[in-house]
Amino acid sequence: MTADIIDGKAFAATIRDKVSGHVARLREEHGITPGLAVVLVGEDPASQVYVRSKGKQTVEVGMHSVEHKLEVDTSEADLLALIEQLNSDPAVHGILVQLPLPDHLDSDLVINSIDPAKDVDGFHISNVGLLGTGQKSMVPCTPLGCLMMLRDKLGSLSGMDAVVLGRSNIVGKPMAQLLLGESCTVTIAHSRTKDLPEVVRRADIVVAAVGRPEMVPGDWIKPGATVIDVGINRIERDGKTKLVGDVDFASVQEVAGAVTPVPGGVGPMTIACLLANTVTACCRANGLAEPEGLTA
Ligand SMILES: Nc1nc(=O)c2c([nH]1)NC[C@@H]1CN(c3ccc(C(=O)N[C@@H](CCC(=O)O)C(=O)O)cc3)C=[N+]21
Repeated sequence: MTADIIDGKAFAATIRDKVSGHVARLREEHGITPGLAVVLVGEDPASQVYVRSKGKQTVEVGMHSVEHKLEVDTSEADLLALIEQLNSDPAVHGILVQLPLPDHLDSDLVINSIDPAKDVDGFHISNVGLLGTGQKSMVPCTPLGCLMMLRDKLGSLSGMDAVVLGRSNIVGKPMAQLLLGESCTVTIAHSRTKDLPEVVRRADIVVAAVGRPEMVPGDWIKPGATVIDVGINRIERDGKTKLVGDVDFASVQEVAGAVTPVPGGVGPMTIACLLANTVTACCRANGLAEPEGLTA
């Protein structure tokens, strides 16, 4: 069996088209332009690349884009003051503080100072609690993108066995909550899990988010399972840098029913969902109906 490849890049383009449509409608019918503010502290080269592509795509779908680039030694007070200013800016509907932050800044404190209604990353404790209790919230972009791809591929996920590899606050935990919300039987596995291969072999759905290059081989995968690879690992191979996921694509592809590639899988969906969340936040802020096809 050769797995279907789930084309996240193409899927992300369809999400952006929907976002563009909603943005145009908001402007024409209500005179509103959704706005996204991205805050970057320091000059991490990888972060700069992501922030640039977020800004570019924000403008491409017709939204208002604000970028704040702060010095690496910015004080916590200055960062909190900027967030306060963005919280009260009516032209800004979404705020994203690029992570990780430099060590001298308390990222929990910073994230929790964002207005939960503008927290398009879905990392504020209020949004975490709302998601965990099945209430309307802002849903973290990467898990939301994974869920959209799973639903598109499988239809109903009800009753399926799902294994989430990784227990981070940004991917593993919210992903598990979303899958539970779809009535999957969910296992969260991690570095201390016993008999990891056996646990993964039970899964109809595997979401790999551990950050270890090519850790999951094909013989851990149940034949026909759907595999979502969240990993983005830069490695050296044959003297070149290469981007690989957390699954060994070559061997997994021989066993799985469907698998996402890296690059071109979860990554582009993450950015598309950030734009989607910004439109959602804008609609909610203005008491308008939820945008169709863009929420969990
Ligand atoms: N507050 C916050 N929210 C984030 O969502 C966030 C963050 N901080 N910090 C950094 C990570 C990383 N991240 C990526 C998004 C898209 C790609 C992406 O589109 N990747 C391309 C490849 C890009 C390349 O070639 O390097 C792909 O997978 O096809 C990757 C990584 C969002 N992050």
